[in-house]
Amino acid sequence: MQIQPSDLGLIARVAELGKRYGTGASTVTALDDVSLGLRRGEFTAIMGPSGSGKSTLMHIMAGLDSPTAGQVWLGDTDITELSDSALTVLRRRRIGFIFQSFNLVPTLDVRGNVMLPFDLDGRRPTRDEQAWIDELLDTLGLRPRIGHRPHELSGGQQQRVAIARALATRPDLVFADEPTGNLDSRTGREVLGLLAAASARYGQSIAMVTHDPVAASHADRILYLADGRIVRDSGRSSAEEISSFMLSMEVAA
Ligand SMILES: Nc1ncnc2c1ncn2[C@@H]1O[C@H](COP(=O)(O)OP(=O)(O)OP(=O)(O)O)[C@@H](O)[C@H]1O
Repeated sequence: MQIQPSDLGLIARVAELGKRYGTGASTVTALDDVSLGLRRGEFTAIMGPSGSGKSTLMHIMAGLDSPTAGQVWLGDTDITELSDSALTVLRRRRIGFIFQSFNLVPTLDVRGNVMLPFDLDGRRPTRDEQAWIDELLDTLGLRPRIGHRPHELSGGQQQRVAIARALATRPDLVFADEPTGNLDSRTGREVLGLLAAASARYGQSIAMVTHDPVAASHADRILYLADGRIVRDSGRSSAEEISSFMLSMEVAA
């Protein structure tokens, strides 16, 4: 796929991306000539066997790691050309993160954790942003827990706080890394429903790395990686269809 920087409707894109670790005989090719665009407002799942390059791709697209070849854009910004400090500001303002381990600050209560992106940016939410945060806290059922710290919350509640924090600044793109990995299946389904709703109702662009076919079945689009390459790009699929494709990849490997 040939992607031009002027492509409209793409929230992020990479072109001819490569990532190698190490040198000489011990070189590992984690990504090999990957070109893709993430569409605005879409919920995209990134799947593939262990070691296929999913985390590497997500970290590079989020500006947390640098490629050894190719280019990465967030909107119209080529992030491979940014300084570390410019990248930090861009990440803070335009990208949200949801991790398997929640990554909440243990000493802050729910409100403090959700407001963290604003505090780190040295500003207070505008009236419009505050209304959005209030809506998030209500929708996610966090209002009764607003003064509680993470250790006083269940895993599902902690993940909802992480989702509220990731969405609070209305980032261009939210990256979710196995966001249901530490949750029981019912709570996991709730969290996936919330992510799908954030994309369908509010036009939030989301990229989620997962091993779980059930998790990926909530996404609008599924990208499959194998050996550092995109091997399939499909629309919404059932968990059974996703499982059988994953199985065929393992058999082929
Ligand atoms: N810092 C590193 N140094 C050397 N090799 C690395 C490093 N990080 C990742 N790799 C290698 O790059 C390849 C891709 O790793 P990556 O973590 O992106 O895969 P993944 O699909 O996310 O795997 P998993 O599903 O197990 O998390 C693997 O072969 C891995 O061993």
